[in-house]
Amino acid sequence: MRGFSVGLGGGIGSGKSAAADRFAELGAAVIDADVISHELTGPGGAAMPAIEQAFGAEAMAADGSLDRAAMRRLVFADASRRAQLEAILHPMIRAVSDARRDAAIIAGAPYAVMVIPLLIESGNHRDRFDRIAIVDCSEALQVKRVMARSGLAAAEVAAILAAQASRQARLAIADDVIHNDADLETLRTQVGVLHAKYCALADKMRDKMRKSG
Ligand SMILES: CC(C)(COP(=O)(O)OP(=O)(O)OC[C@H]1O[C@@H](n2cnc3c(N)ncnc32)[C@H](O)[C@@H]1O)[C@@H](O)C(=O)NCCC(=O)NCCS
Ligand SMILES: Nc1ncnc2c1ncn2[C@@H]1O[C@H](COP(=O)(O)OP(=O)(O)OP(=O)(O)O)[C@@H](O)[C@H]1O
Repeated sequence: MRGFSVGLGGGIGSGKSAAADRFAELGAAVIDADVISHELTGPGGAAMPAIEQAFGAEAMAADGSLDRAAMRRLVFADASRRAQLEAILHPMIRAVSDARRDAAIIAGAPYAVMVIPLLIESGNHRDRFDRIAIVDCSEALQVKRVMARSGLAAAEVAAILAAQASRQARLAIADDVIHNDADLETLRTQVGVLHAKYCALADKMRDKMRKSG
């Protein structure tokens, strides 16, 4: 079971969650890799035994969840430690995302939007998605939004940006671009236009599947 799937990418703070919220309001099934990542690393999360084994007690908060601030400092300063964390988490995130997408389509969702912060970095995106949408804004705005949202220092946000694909690389793989340099209403309007387009494409795909038996 697969169903029409949209990969929704964009750099940190670009507005993926804001766009995803609007897709969800309009009726799309939204599956967010960051949300799944947080579930896997919460208290008793399925990834925690492997993370504790690889990173030791310093990676653990008192309640058994991931010490996110400590891990952030570690992995955005050291690419090999980041690769080690990603090697544990990414296959698990991928398995849970795909299972949720399938469940949503079986339950009757018109199509699925998979929010993937590291869409390019994780590779084989063309095989996984029927359509790739990228939320785009200037890096200056990304930094400003993340600092306002999370209280991170500019240098911390810069370290995360440096670990991500460039704006140009993301735009180069986009079928659709959601421009998020203006206000939230402008973002929501663009999502509305895309929703209509994706519903039509998903209908076409279902027709084709029915005809081919
Ligand atoms: C390092 C961690 C603990 C920091 O936690 P924190 O609560 O500060 O951030 P959170 O998980 O909410 O992620 C916020 C944003 O940071 C960026 N980011 C996170 N991990 C990475 C990464 N490995 N490489 C580049 N950017 C990343 C993304 O834009 C993401 O949307 C956490 O990001 C993590 O576990 N990362 C590894 C898993 C991963 O790759 N997640 C992102 C894709 S699902
Ligand atoms: N057009 C906009 N105008 C004003 N604020 C915005 C706009 N778009 C997003 N924001 C705000 O900027 C912050 C980052 O947006 P959002 O969380 O949607 O980004 P994201 O791409 O999901 O980030 P991350 O990669 O960190 O998960 C949020 O606080 C959000 O409310």
